[in-house]
Amino acid sequence: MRTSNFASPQELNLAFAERIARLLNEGIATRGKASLVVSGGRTPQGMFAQLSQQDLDWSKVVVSLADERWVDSSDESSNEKMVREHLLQNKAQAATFIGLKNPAQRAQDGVDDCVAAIAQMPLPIDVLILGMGEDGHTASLFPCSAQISQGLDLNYPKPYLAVQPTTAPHWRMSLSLAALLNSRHVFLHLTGEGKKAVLDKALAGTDEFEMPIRAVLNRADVELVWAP
Ligand SMILES: O=C(O)[C@H](O)[C@@H](O)[C@H](O)[C@H](O)COP(=O)(O)O
Repeated sequence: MRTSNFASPQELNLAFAERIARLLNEGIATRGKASLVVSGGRTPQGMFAQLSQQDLDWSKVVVSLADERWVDSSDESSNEKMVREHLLQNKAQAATFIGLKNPAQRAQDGVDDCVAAIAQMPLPIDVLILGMGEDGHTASLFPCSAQISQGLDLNYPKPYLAVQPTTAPHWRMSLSLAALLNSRHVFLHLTGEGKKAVLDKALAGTDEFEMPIRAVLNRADVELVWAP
């Protein structure tokens, strides 16, 4: 795993945003369009603010989510809400956003509409930004969920699956492991000593069901982007 360490989250946020912009520009120059799939949570918000100001043809960028909480997009827990507030601002307002939350009451019933929506995405994903929870989950591939076997099954037939974590609220919609791996550039964005310790534990072990981030680290050329 390659590593880019920064002295502070602020320094990371600008440098990482510039790096992502360069990669998206490469995708646009090469294929006419580029795709960016991001994670929710708190970690990426400062970087999103920097990325939203980057100078690129955002009208040729399709942005989507690695996972979503199955709540209305006005809910404080919504990743779509967070992405709209922090990333789809400034110059990045011109991007096309593909959200995962649809009118289905249950995440399980919303899978096929998500599958239809991803058809608009340039694949492989040009830039995938993953986070990681203290339990080693990434996207919404939670070790505690009954769906983790499906999520880590490289032959799972759909790119999305509905997941019910037991250690976090809400049903989730998540990209499957296979769908996450269909990416040209995979970044793991972490801040703080606590997350670094969790990553060290993940790197020291092998059980992918115990820490699903291992399944990505074992199969993708992941670049860690970290600041204390
Ligand atoms: O929906 C989510 O919460 C994210 O997609 C999830 O995978 C996140 O990346 C980790 O839980 C880390 O979250 P923090 O950045 O808030 O620690």
